[in-house]
Amino acid sequence: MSRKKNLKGKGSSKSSIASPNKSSNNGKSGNGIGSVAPSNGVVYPSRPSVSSSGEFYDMAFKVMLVGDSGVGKTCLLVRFKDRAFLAGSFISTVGIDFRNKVLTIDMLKVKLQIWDTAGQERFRSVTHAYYRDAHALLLLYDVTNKASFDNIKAWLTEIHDYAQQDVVIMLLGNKADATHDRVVKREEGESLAKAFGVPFMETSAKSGLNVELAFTAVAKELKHRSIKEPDDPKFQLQDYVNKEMKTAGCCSS
Ligand SMILES: Nc1nc2c(ncn2[C@@H]2O[C@H](COP(=O)(O)OP(=O)(O)OP(=O)(O)O)[C@@H](O)[C@H]2O)c(=O)[nH]1
Ligand SMILES: [Mg+2]
Repeated sequence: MSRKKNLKGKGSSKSSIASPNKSSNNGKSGNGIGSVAPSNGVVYPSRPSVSSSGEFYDMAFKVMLVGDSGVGKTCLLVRFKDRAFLAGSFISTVGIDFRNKVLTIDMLKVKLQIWDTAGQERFRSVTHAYYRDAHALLLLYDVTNKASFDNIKAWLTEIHDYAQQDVVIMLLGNKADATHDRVVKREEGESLAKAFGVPFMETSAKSGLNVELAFTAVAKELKHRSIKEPDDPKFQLQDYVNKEMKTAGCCSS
């Protein structure tokens, strides 16, 4: 079994603007999520690769976090990657940045390269360049900010214009912990998601609510799309999420 070292990319420092085609593998095209991501994301299940942290993985996918400035994209990623919450003053992301995390999904190592984009309008043209390589998009709004919810339709139009047609999209209502400041009901998020045919759940980067689940669900969907055994039933992302989901107020992680 040959083993390849092909992905040395590590999340660049905050406020970096990475090149969409070179940052993931130091410019070398290869089996991973290189210059143009393979449409199904599979590296080669029989030939694991090794990530920058030294972890082997069987397949790799690009996931992008998008949504208005301040909805909690960076905090969601930090919660998922480091199990920590960035409390204190809000430092808006400049450009785009990424972090890698390897998950075990049904006995396979699935590497997610997670791109944290800047929500501010002035960086929109930078992020557009990254959409086409994304296998999945986590689209966030803030349940305490009605404008961020109202802007979801515009974000979906943007995704439609720039992303691959078969990109996996999941809508996340973040800051579900902030019960006193909430202005968007959970049901409103659910019906918007239903109207657009995308899976939905509420999350909290602060408490950790459903954060792991959001990324795991997307990784499972991508893995199922990549490796279809003839007898495998179709993976239903929303059903999986509904089964696993914890609702705000009930649990902390
Ligand atoms: N209560 C609460 N606050 C949160 C949560 N997630 C993020 N925040 C706060 O919201 C603010 C914005 O969070 P960021 O993660 O930086 O927002 P962002 O979407 O990355 O913003 P841009 O980088 O400008 O696009 C910060 O002050 C966070 O502490 C959450 O789940 N609950
Ligand atoms: Mg940010």
